[in-house]
Amino acid sequence: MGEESNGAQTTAGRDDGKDPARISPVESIEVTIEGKPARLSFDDDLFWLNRQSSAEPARAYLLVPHQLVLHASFIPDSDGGSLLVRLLSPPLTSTGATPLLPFKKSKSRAQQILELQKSLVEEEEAAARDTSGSSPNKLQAQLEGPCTNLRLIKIEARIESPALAAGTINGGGEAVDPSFASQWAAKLMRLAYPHSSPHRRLKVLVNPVGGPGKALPLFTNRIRPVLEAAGCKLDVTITTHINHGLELARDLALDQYDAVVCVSGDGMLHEVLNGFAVRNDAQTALAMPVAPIPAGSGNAVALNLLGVAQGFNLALASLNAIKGTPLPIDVCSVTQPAIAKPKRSTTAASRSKRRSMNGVPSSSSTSTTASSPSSAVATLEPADADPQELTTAPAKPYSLHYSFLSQAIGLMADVDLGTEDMRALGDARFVIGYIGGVLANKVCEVDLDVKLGERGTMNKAEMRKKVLQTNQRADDVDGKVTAPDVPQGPDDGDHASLQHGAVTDLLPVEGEEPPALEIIDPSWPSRQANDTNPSENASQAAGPGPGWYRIKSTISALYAGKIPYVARDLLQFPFALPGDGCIDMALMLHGGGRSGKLRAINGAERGVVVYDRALAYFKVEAYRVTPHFQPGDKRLKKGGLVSIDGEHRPYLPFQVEVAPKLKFKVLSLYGKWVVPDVAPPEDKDP
Ligand SMILES: Nc1ncnc2c1ncn2[C@@H]1O[C@H](COP(=O)(O)OP(=O)(O)OP(=O)(O)O)[C@@H](O)[C@H]1O
Repeated sequence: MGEESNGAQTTAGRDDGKDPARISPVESIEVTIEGKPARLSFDDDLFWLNRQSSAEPARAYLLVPHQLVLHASFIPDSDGGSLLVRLLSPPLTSTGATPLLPFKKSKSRAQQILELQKSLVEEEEAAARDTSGSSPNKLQAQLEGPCTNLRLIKIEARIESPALAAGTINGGGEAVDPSFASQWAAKLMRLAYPHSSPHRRLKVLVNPVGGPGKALPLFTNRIRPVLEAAGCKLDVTITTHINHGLELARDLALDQYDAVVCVSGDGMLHEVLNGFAVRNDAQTALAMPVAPIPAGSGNAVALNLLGVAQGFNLALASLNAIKGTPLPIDVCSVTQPAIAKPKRSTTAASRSKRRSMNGVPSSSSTSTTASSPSSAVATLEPADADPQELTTAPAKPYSLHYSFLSQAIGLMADVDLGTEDMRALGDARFVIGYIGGVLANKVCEVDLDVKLGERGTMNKAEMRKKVLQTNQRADDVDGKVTAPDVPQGPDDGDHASLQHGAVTDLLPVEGEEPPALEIIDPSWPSRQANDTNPSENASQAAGPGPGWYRIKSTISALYAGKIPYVARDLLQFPFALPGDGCIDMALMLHGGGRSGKLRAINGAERGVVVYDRALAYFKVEAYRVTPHFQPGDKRLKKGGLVSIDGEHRPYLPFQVEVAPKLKFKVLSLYGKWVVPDVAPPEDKDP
């Protein structure tokens, strides 16, 4: 690699190691840091810092992909000027455990970077042993910010006038351009923000009681510094009560912000979605992207956006808020029969109360409830100041809420909502709750009607193929979000319209109930299907029609959702896609027995459970659940638990469909859910 001795240079630079014919031009600039010579350089993919005047990336002290550069600027003064670069960097470790990030462009060079960083550490350690020299960690200590893991690095370099005068940005021999340092910084900024504009105006919501209750110190010490280092303008609200997020989203001045950042768990995101969706300008409001920064208990959205290995990485989640692009996720409309407005609980002491619908736990009996979807229901009282009421459908016999994560009834709802009194045990409460549920081995007594429609399928090979294709498309455009599979419907002001009717409508079927449907995956070998469903017949294996069907299998749990990881160790919906217009459904079949349920723990984090015969996994456009028991029935855990996006809802029938006119936009660095491919086990490969 060629090199010049003057302050700035453009050289034919680094061989990328993959394509020998491709040489990236290196743009590098000579500086001093703490009075010592150094050089800052970038090429098409990477930015790096040398502590001598060499621009060799192999000798770089620090080297990161452009995506980790937050800010670059040059401030001239009478003696030259200051060049500021702020970035995030993985820590330099000698263990080889540097958490390299799955940015596409850096992937091909991942090993190279790792080796470079290792060699730098070795060099540093050798220098440390050399007692004659100055302290090797001095520069590092100066540069490090308050973030651990991915650390915030602030480079404050000086450019002295002679170097300025000597510099050329476009290669040797051209006219001296005194503003080359500004141009160098501007060019680095363009590379650092390929798909978005810098300096976002962010509305930040911090939930001080989410998860372990550490959101506020985490925000102050580890998140805010990163957002501010990137030059973002912050407007921060610490939420003070349940539904505060919903109120803020409902009243947000949309033109004053570029994104809403939730330093919280998934519950706050659910509130923001419902706050946007309740507005008259819901479609416009939902164009405002939302970025989760994980500070709750589950943080499933962050896990799916950043990948399970980096899902709780605060600096990376902050980076997503700074430069992610909006990924549209299907929104699900959930209707339930309206209930008489109960008295609100005035104590906020119990978490389950805090998170229940309208302040009343779902187990509370209401004066009247619908015993069947089509029966008359209680009068819905007019909405008062309670903003949660506003997400209902006033004057209609049903309430309407929006969901973008999951819905559950039976064992999985019991595990999620029924173990809140064990919160002190952390994640372990789910395992304890699950084992208890396995031992009890109860049937989830419901009628389940599904509509696969045009987009739904029972074919897992087809689902997997589509996920691979969709994710490949996202990788091909380097994470820039492309249009969803099912585009958003027109904004005709009626965004709350239901395509498949409400839970209180009769299903459009002949006779008393829809025709029966066996869940048969046509991509399974026939022996698997026959083992699971002895009543299988060939014609049904061809797939159901587009209408409503009733699932006759006895189930222990229904879990439906739009996101692959529902928790760090549970990849429940590996084939969920953000915008495919479908809801993924996983039915735990009672016939699988206790052993089937125990098998589900094995490999739950790898998603292979979807191939187990004790589970039925398929995609639908809409579904309806009608519990057989009344809310409060003693046979039900805590009187009956229904979970919508992890929140308590009344134990009443519910119907879910993909809302045709609404998409919830979450910021994403990768333009896809970051999920591993889940191939069938060998013996089940069709
Ligand atoms: N100051 C507050 N006091 C009481 N409740 C609050 C306050 N601020 C927000 N909330 C409520 O806390 C609920 C849960 O918050 P959040 O999602 O952040 O954490 P979590 O439930 O622990 O995490 P996850 O949903 O990922 O499991 C939200 O639904 C919100 O209504």
